[in-house]
Amino acid sequence: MEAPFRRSVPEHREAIEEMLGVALRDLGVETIDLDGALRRRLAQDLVAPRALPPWDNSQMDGYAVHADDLGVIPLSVVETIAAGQAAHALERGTAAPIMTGAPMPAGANTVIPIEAAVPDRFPLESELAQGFTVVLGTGAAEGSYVRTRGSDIDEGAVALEAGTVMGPTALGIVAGLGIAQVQVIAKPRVLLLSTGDELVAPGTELAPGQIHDANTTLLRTALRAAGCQVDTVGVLDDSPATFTTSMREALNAAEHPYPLVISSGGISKGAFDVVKEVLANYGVAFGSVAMQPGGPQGAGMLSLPGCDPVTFMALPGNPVSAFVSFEMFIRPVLATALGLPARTVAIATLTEDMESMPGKMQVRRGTFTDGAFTPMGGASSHLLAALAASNAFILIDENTTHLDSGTRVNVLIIGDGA
Ligand SMILES: Nc1nc2c(c(=O)[nH]1)N[C@H]1C(S)=C(S)[C@@H](COP(=O)(O)OP(=O)(O)OC[C@H]3O[C@@H](n4cnc5c(N)ncnc54)[C@H](O)[C@@H]3O)O[C@H]1N2
Ligand code: MOO
Repeated sequence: MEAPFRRSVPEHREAIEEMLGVALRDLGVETIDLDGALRRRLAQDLVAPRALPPWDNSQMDGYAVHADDLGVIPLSVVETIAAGQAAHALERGTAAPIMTGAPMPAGANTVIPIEAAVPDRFPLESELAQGFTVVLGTGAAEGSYVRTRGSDIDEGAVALEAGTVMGPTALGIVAGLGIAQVQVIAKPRVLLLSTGDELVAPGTELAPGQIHDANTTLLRTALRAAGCQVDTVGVLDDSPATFTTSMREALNAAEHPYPLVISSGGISKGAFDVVKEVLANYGVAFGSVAMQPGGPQGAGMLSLPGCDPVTFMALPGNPVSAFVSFEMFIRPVLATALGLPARTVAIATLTEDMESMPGKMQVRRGTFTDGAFTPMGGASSHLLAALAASNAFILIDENTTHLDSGTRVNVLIIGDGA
């Protein structure tokens, strides 16, 4: 069993970055439909299998014509080319009504919009049958209103580079290229568990002394929003023997070892702190980080007898402590590994005085609006409602015990936690 660690926030961050960096290094690749590919990271360069547009086509509803035929002499109007049709070659001295997106006929190199034609309307079927002419003037340059093959992207060009995290616009080009499935970095599969005999699932009536398990939902959704696939086992028993058996079953139920297991609760100095009591014997180090909330922490490579070794993060049980720990130590590493945008920092003016304890970085929650930061709730780590009403953190360093209202501070924008 390792001696308890005592770390500053940067020291713990570095230790976790290193540990999770290794755990998230080789996530593998999966092939998925575009429908499920939003925010996924491309595993390899996406090469255009065809040019886009695949053929020259019209940018306007108008007449397809050869530029040398433009002028004052009436041109015979031939069969209309609609979008979705293959075009017949155009003879010199004629013009073909063409619709936006329809393929340019061979022999034509210019489109004159209908508004510039004389007459400025398309012929009726009957007029076309009798012979219809149009004057297209001389104003247009050769190639006007023609979208040439490959003018968007050439066949064989890299449309999206490996590592791109795909949003709607990236997925739009993939679909436009006719590709239905993409190879993406697999989501890390995280096992999440809560501990505490006082906990019951939401939707269950409370017996005396019980509370509802908030952390499973809070951390599961935060992990999902950060690009993980999450398996949960709910609340594990506080007795060491049952906890150990349940842990073993949960670890061995997975087809492949989890790259990461996260627990909340059971790691401080109580008489029933089962996570620490059991897992300290099998490779997980416990200690304290000079941070509030989120002081108690555990982390390490868990080698439970009978199970494959797994990277384990033991977070404190108070819901705000668990979430702050996730934001400070886990999400930044996931963001790097999975290409998520990192949390942004904004400069804000404090709307009220704040006090902070010496020797610890305090992470207080609050709202950032119109350049101002207003603390929500106090420092206590059970204040879930104030967390839910907040959209930002202020990080007060360990040497600062007081901040005046009006001070310019940096705040970390967390949004709604997603
Ligand atoms: N004597 C000391 N006591 C405590 C210390 C300390 O240094 N000395 N540290 C305190 C701090 S700070 C924290 S944070 C907590 C961390 O405790 P644990 O990680 O062992 O968590 P628990 O004791 O299991 O639970 C703490 C608190 O949170 C509630 N909880 C736990 N899990 C959930 C959940 N899934 N959903 C909702 N609420 C949860 C639990 O009921 C407790 O109220 O220790 C302090 N004590
Ligand atoms: O450090 Mo604990 O995480 O305050 O509540």
